[in-house]
Amino acid sequence: MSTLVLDKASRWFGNVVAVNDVSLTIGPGVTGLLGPNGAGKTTLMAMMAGFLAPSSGHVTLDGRPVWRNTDTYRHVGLVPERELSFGYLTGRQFVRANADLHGLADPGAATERILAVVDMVEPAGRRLDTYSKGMRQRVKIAAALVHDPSVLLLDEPFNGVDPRQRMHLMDLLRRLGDEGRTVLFSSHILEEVERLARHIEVVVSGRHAASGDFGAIRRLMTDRPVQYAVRSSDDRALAAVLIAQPSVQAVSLGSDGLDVQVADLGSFAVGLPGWARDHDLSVYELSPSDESLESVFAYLVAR
Ligand SMILES: Nc1ncnc2c1ncn2[C@@H]1O[C@H](COP(=O)(O)OP(=O)(O)OP(=O)(O)O)[C@@H](O)[C@H]1O
Repeated sequence: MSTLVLDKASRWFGNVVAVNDVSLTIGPGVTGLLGPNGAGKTTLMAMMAGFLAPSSGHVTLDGRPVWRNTDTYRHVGLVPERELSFGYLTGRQFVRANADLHGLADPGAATERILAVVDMVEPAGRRLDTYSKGMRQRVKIAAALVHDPSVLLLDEPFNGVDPRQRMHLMDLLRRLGDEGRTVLFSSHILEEVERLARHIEVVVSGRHAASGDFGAIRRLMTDRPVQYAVRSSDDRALAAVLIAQPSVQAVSLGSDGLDVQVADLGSFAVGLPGWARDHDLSVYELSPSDESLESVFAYLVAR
């Protein structure tokens, strides 16, 4: 069982601050690292894996610094987002090369064992450039696990993977977490993280924005002010009804409907049909007008 701790860790590249004063603890089980593109997820993982020095602060694994500590590589496996560039190797040769690099006592046996774990024994004799995206991900995971590390870090492992293979990969990560490994995967998709992670860490613009189980993160994201576009049988009459609701902060009447600013997304969406019905009005359309993940994250950061 292993625990990774970041203590006020920052990393900058010239003027760009990729990771800004982040403190968090990642323990056994599956944790999701959620954040929009450019949030600093890759940089965080590279620091956790001992591939990048923090510019300030500390990253430790079970109390020992990971940077400049070769022991780290025995305990951590990293599955990078970038594609495999050795398409001419077979899956087996690729995993075996990693087993050899780790200097394992019996690299052949370790290779076969881990190919079975990721369910890639049968296609292991084929070249990597003939694999589907999901198969390439599984081989990358096998390569990262061949030395049996207690920590597995995966950068956007589900990107571009079809839904069936995604389920397969999720099962695999769940199993690895249940075995007591510390599994951290990054994603910019809340639903993906919710389905798999017991615990979620949210990063935005290099900062640690939130932390908790998916219920807590989901609540943070729904209990926030949002803008809705509403079209109804009588927009002016509906505007008068809505402005009387405590959860509605502002209503403006435009040529193609209402723009409604609400204090909390959950109660407005639940209440609207009833309020309209009570006044013999029909709602034709209700759509959030700023539902981008970036706006959700911006709210989390500004809290
Ligand atoms: N080697 C580098 N040199 C300069 N800037 C960098 C470097 N690596 C990362 N950055 C910058 O740091 C910020 C965070 O990048 P990072 O790749 O860690 O984010 P991310 O959350 O993984 O995003 P993505 O999902 O798009 O990869 C970005 O602004 C990026 O441009």
